Amino acid sequence: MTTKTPTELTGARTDEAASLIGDARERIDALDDRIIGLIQERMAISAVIQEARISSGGRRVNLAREMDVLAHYRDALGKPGTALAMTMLELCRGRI
Ligand SMILES: C=C(O[C@@H]1C=C(C(=O)O)C=C[C@H]1O)C(=O)O
Repeated sequence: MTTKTPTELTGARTDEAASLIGDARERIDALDDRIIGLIQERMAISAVIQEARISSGGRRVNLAREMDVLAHYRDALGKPGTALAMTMLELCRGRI
């Protein structure tokens, strides 16, 4: 097994930059773990809402509410925010 150097791992050309990138990547990995946990929490809450609506005789999907969610993300993050929200909604209620 070959061990990669910090430069190979990060693409940096100096040890200083490689160290900074390594530290910042650890923070990104920790943030990604939290984001994934939050998405899983959102999926669980969304499922409770959908089950309650379906049990009451309604439909799984509520497009008016989804438009509000999409607008929220677009207002905060711009056009890519819409794409992100669409993916998140698909995770929460499946494909429509
Ligand atoms: C969770 C709900 O049900 C569905 C899932 C949504 C979501 O995950 O945000 C939004 C609208 C519905 O299609 C809801 O109506 O609030």
